[in-house]
Amino acid sequence: MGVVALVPAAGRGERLGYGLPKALVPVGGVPLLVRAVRGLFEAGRVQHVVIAAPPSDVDIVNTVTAPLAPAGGAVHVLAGGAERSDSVRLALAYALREIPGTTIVLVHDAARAFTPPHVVRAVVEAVEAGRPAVVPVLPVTDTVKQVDADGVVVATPDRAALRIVQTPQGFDARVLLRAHESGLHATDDAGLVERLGVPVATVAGHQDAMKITTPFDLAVAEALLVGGQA
Ligand SMILES: Nc1ccn([C@@H]2O[C@H](COP(=O)(O)OP(=O)(O)OP(=O)(O)O)[C@@H](O)[C@H]2O)c(=O)n1
Ligand SMILES: C[C@](O)(CO)[C@H](O)COP(=O)(O)O
Repeated sequence: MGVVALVPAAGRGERLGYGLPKALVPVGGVPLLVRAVRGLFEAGRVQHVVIAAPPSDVDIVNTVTAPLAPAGGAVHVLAGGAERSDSVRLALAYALREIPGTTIVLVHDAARAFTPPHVVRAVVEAVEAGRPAVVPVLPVTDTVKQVDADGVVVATPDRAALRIVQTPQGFDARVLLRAHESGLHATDDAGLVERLGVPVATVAGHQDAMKITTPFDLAVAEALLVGGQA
């Protein structure tokens, strides 16, 4: 079956504040986006990757990612949109139009650059087994509070029923298309699929798939790399 990975990478990285689009920020000398795309191909289940790049950086993204594709595969780069959901929508439309046989789609943040290949495989295998939508998750280890507009606690949800959600998220391509046809925004793609009433399954995520958002996250990634754990 044709597995295509969409990589939203068009964010500015405002919270990181590095002075470069986040996808191009190096960790151990290698841009986050290069690490993320390399991890997808290393899983051995993805032939094509479609990257939504910062509009001003399409050429440089092309240059640094094109050599990563395996024989018979390719990296495709296009300009991303204003919001993450827009970038995914543009990449999905490209894949369905230009890559014949696209039946399973992964959506993977460039910012989750250290996701282990076995997590990618677990997501693909669950979709292949018939799940229309699959997300990798971790248990919540902190106690979580719900607060009102004044910051006053109104509830303490049972954390046993909560999960932290990562990427890649995997979908039957037709389901993801229907979800994105709404034109709505959500913080993740599964959130749009849930609104269709389609069940979203979970598989085990991994701590290394952390999203690099802040300078602290970047420092953690550098430290893990030096320590040989990433
Ligand atoms: N218009 C956008 C915004 C985000 N993304 C991508 O979506 C992923 C998750 O977004 P996030 O980590 O929040 O990245 P940024 O939007 O760059 O972060 P910030 O909000 O700090 O600017 C990233 O790989 C980012 O590049 C995207 O493709 N298009
Ligand atoms: C898709 C995601 O990485 C799942 O955890 C996350 O929701 C992206 O959120 P962001 O606000 O765009 O960083």
